[in-house]
Amino acid sequence: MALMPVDEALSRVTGDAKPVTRTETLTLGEAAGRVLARDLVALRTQPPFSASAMDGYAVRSADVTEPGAELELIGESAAGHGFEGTLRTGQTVRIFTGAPLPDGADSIVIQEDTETLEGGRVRMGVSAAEGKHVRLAGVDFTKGRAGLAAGRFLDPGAITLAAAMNHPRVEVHARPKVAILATGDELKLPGEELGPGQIIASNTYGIAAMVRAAGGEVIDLGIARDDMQALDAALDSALTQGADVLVTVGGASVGDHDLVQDALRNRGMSLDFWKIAMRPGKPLMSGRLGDMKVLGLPGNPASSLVCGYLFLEPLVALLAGRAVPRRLRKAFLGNALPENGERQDYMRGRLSLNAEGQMIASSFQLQDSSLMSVFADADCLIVRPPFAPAAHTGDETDVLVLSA
Ligand SMILES: Nc1nc2c(c(=O)[nH]1)N[C@H]1C(S)=C(S)[C@@H](COP(=O)(O)OP(=O)(O)OC[C@H]3O[C@@H](n4cnc5c(N)ncnc54)[C@H](O)[C@@H]3O)O[C@H]1N2
Ligand code: MOO
Repeated sequence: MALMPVDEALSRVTGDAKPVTRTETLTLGEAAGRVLARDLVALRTQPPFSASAMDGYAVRSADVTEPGAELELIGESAAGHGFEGTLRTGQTVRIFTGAPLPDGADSIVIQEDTETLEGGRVRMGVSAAEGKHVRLAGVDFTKGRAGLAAGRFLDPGAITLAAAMNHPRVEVHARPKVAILATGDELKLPGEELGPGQIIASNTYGIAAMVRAAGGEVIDLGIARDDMQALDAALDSALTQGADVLVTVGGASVGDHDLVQDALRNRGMSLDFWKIAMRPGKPLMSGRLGDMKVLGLPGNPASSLVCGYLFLEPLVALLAGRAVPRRLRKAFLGNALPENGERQDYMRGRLSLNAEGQMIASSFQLQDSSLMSVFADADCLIVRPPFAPAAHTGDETDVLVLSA
């Protein structure tokens, strides 16, 4: 039977993913990188008064219709200390950036275009147009209007606006909880003593980093041995901690010790798919256990990380209410590649720019899915569609950019 194409697998994993409905109220300092759960209405108007955009002199434009007008200086308006009176014909007020425009004034002449004269008079070296260098009250935002909409990602610009609208705290979507479980008798934690045949459970750390960067909260379930009891206890833990997603790593293939799927089925998981037309990552599994989405990643480090970028990152981003990171770009091959088989291939590679500023993607010689050093050196994945013919240096290709 033909394996499921990557695109179909992706739409099955992410198709019904919606931001988690749990919310929390955070200070602005804590809320950066989160997603607004409700519209945020301005609690004030900005600027609250018409203000000067420059350092100079506030004038009535009708007094300064051509260069050379001489006006009487009657006071000063600074930010935080406005001029109390009203500007009358023939008068001017010294004014600074951000200061309230005095009543009667309708224009600013910047100080570089003026000359102070004897006897408290100022000569305007230019004419003054109505509204010039004036920021009208409410030009930025007005009280009672939604300045930021629900669903907005709180980047530095949005945080700044939320603060300016006078919100010390905001209600945001809770981070989706992603439980991560490494499986395998051979695995130990980093820093532990290794016995014969043992290796370090490494890729779960990369997966956890990916989850956090995509907006998720990690529940670290550690390592489960290859036995049903250990796996069952880990599943219990994921369920009782209210995980939105369970990610298992390893034990996904067809070996006698690949028990993860059996353990999940025993608990009532409905399997959506298992095995897809992808290299690395063929034994990817997707299912659902109650409200918890289950993603079974292969154990090989490159396989789990590639599957993570393709399926887990978009899933977590959508559950967090964020936009899915756009990693797909066009590049030109820096080396020839052989024809491809039935699985869509994601080859580890490096990007560079040629003399014309075009992006060049060159694949590493070694592509085995166990190689963490190669993955760490890679900053892109070169996408080879199923049955792609042999490609030449300079051919255009799709790449997924891994580095920002
Ligand atoms: N007869 C077949 N054998 C295999 C097939 C197949 O179709 N038929 N598929 C191969 C492919 S493709 C992959 S990918 C692997 C995936 O296997 P599993 O998901 O069952 O992974 P494991 O056997 O548990 O581990 C594979 C490899 O990765 C190491 N590992 C496991 N967990 C971790 C971890 N957390 N950190 C670092 N390394 C880990 C493990 O020790 C193994 O070396 O199956 C092929 N076999
Ligand atoms: O798909 Mo496996 O992930 O080729 O190594």
